[in-house]
Amino acid sequence: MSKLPVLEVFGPTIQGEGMVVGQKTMFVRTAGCDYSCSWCDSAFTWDGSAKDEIIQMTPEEVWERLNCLAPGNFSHVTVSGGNPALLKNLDGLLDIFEANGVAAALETQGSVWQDWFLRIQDLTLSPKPPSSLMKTNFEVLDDIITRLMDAGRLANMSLKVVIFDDKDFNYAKDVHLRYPAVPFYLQVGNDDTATENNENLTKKLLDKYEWLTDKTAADKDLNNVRVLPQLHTLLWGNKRGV
Ligand SMILES: C[S@@+](CC[C@H](N)C(=O)[O-])C[C@H]1O[C@@H](n2cnc3c(N)ncnc32)[C@H](O)[C@@H]1O
Ligand SMILES: Nc1nc2[nH]cc(C(=O)O)c2c(=O)[nH]1
Ligand code: SF4
Ligand SMILES: [Mg+2]
Repeated sequence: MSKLPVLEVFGPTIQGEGMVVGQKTMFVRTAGCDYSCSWCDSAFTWDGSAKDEIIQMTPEEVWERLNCLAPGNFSHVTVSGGNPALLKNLDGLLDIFEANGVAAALETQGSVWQDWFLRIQDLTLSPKPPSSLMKTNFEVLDDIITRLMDAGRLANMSLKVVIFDDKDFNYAKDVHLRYPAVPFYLQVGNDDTATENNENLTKKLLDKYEWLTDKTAADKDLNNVRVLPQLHTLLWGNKRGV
């Protein structure tokens, strides 16, 4: 039985980002990432700082943990990371969700394809802009998006780009123009992922949300997009497990 490297199971909370923002959901956060974004708000999943917290769990154990945390109190689970797309086999967990009427969402950067993507109800692809210092492999991203679209999954997918500066904004625009049919989200970047001063952080993030909204509103290439903050960060700051 294939085990999953799990770092966090938490919820119920709300999905704070993207295509199903506000959706009540549980989270399963896996360890390991093929990227190392300069501003990653979940760097503990890949930088070694939480390596002692990684638990190898069977799908049944993950299901048990979810039900222990929230018995009868969820119908939606978001799998994030790290990059959960590094896991070759998520089918065991998806089988259990399906058998129990639970919808699955996924957060990934779009650097790796897995066949089980076709079983995800809310699939977010979040390619990384220049400020991350990562480089998008557009051949891979083209392939992922083509496979999903060929399988009729447009209603189950979205692109979400995090924006810190003008260069990121232009990158986001390029991505949207490359895949105009895919629902597109611009997300405010949090450049202070360590602070515990929530009042200060909220003010900064709302100022940036206004900046990003104004820029998007003024841009004729971005008529059919959505601009969002990270709602969970506005509510709870940089706290883990919410
Ligand atoms: C932690 S990542 C995990 C999933 C996957 N590795 C990815 O990046 O899509 C989840 C989401 O958080 C976003 N994110 C990470 N750090 C952020 C930050 N400092 N500000 C805003 N969004 C951030 C990522 O872009 C991604 O959309
Ligand atoms: N509430 C909440 N919403 C989220 N959306 C994406 C998250 C993530 O870290 O992948 C996340 C998270 O960690 N918490
Ligand atoms: S791809 Fe996601 S988890 Fe990996 S470093 Fe970037 S933001 Fe963090
Ligand atoms: Mg997060």
